[in-house]
Amino acid sequence: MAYAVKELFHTLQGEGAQAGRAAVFCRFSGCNLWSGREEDRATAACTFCDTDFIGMDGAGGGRFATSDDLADAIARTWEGGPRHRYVVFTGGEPLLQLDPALIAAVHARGFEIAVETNGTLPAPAGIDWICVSPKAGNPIVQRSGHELKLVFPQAEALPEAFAELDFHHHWLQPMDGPERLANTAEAVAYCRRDARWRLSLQTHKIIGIP
Ligand SMILES: C[S@@+](CC[C@H](N)C(=O)[O-])C[C@H]1O[C@@H](n2cnc3c(N)ncnc32)[C@H](O)[C@@H]1O
Ligand SMILES: Nc1nc2[nH]cc(C(=O)O)c2c(=O)[nH]1
Ligand code: SF4
Ligand SMILES: [Mg+2]
Repeated sequence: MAYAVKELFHTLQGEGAQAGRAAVFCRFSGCNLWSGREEDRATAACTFCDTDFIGMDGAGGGRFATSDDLADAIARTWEGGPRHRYVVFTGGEPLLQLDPALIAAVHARGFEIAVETNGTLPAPAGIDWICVSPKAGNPIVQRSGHELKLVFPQAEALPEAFAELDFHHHWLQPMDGPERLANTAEAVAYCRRDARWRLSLQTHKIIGIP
């Protein structure tokens, strides 16, 4: 199968339990919850997205004809030396495209594999780190994993609904946008009164890296 990739870049994971870790980000094009066009945002199934995932025109982006082609490009993008290789598949919604062939090809090049998903599609076997970030009104199909990262607040997605799902870590990540400061204060207050939840900051935005 061919893969449509918006961009490939080497940075530090900014969010969640792996924050600070060097990683190649493979951002796939397209999402099942929003077209990515601003004129559709208000009526989309996910309305607060902070990401441009349309097309294949970003750095390192393009259409890759085979899993080996994309895995080779990911390996060329890695700048972190021979060990602890790490790739984060994101998007857009990566589970529209991440398949067993690509998982095998990237593993064969020595990478641990992480995924950032909205949880509406089942994850294929073999992913080493699954982060599910639920979106209000969209049923969660992928109900287990390593971390659950809830963008907060979402009126129709209260933390109580997710706190007991089968994840090792539960994060509240303040919604970025015009209300970011107020959302951060609210997330802090929530984590103070319910210790099942921890605060996830988007540290890459704070320090100005991709
Ligand atoms: C752009 S999404 C792509 C992966 C996948 N579609 C998803 O939603 O999880 C990557 C991460 O950014 C989070 N995110 C998106 N918009 C955000 C915002 N405005 N503020 C904080 N986090 C946001 C998502 O919830 C997700 O955890
Ligand atoms: N540094 C950095 N960390 C991230 N963690 C999740 C991201 C995403 O957009 O999926 C992201 C991102 O875009 N950049
Ligand atoms: S599901 Fe993820 S990629 Fe899709 S619109 Fe929402 S935050 Fe953006
Ligand atoms: Mg991002």
